Amino acid sequence: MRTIKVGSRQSALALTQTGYVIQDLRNICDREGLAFDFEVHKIVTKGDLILDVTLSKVGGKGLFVKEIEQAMLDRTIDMAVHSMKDMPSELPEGLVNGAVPRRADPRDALVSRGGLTLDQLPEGARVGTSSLRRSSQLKSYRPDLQLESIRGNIDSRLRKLETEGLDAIILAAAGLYRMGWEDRITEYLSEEACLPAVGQGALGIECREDDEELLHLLTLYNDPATAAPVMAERRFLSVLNGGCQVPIGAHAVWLPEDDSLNSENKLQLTGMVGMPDGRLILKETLSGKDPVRLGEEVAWRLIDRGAEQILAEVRG
Ligand SMILES: NCc1[nH]cc(CCC(=O)O)c1CC(=O)O
Repeated sequence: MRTIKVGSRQSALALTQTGYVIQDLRNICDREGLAFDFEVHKIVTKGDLILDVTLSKVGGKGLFVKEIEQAMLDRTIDMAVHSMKDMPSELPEGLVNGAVPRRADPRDALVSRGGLTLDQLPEGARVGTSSLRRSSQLKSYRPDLQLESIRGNIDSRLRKLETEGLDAIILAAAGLYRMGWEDRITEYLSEEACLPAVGQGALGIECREDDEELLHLLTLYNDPATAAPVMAERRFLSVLNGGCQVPIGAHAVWLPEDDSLNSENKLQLTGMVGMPDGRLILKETLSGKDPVRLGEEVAWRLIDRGAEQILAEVRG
């Protein structure tokens, strides 16, 4: 019996997600007669130590995964569960994404005081988020809103709704669901109001590329119906070079099959790039069968319309 060492950040969300994945993997092992056990190893990352600075100022998302990836390469741990949206587009040499399990709700959610919806918030209401993607789109939708930066894990952000006197905060619905806090959601934001982050709601399971036993198990856990749309979104992001925190969103879905003879399932991808103050939001939707090409085509359309100038300004 092999014990798989699963690295996890210490945040409540990371530990909860890791726990769900281990439970799913145990079920697969029972069903398939595979002899694996699992144990969790907690790892403190740089991102966890500097929760008071805006992410874009300290070097972006990679901060949460670097130490975990090093531990995998060092064989201190064997695998790690990431939120797809925190996973950098390029994995280090020697590591692979072994599975993308079935996606949870990809939408952003409004958590407001008094149960008001986005449209019902009073003139000039203070809304907390530190994601440029969310603030850019909300500013565009409701220019009167005052977007305020809040960082921290979802538990501390929910507390800040009370302690900082905010009217509302925006969080990923998936995180609230996984924590069992979905009753805090006042409204699911439509894609028109707020297109989600690339990969939002999906998880990725990273392991060493030479760990064949584990990769075999992870193949059984992979959900191709999730992996393809997430691939399209991530290809879109990497063409736009969206590694660091920039106002970029994307969401891909499967279109219902049509009745034509040579019908194959098609994906539909919407991508957006916005100015941080919301004055300009570029959005494109295309459909296609190949997720990689689809991601590239939506990105190129936005580049034709000036996406790179917007992003250069944000990064500059
Ligand atoms: N950036 C942090 C983060 N990474 C993943 C989730 C939620 C779960 C998910 O999107 O899969 C969150 C919290 C949030 O944005 O509200």
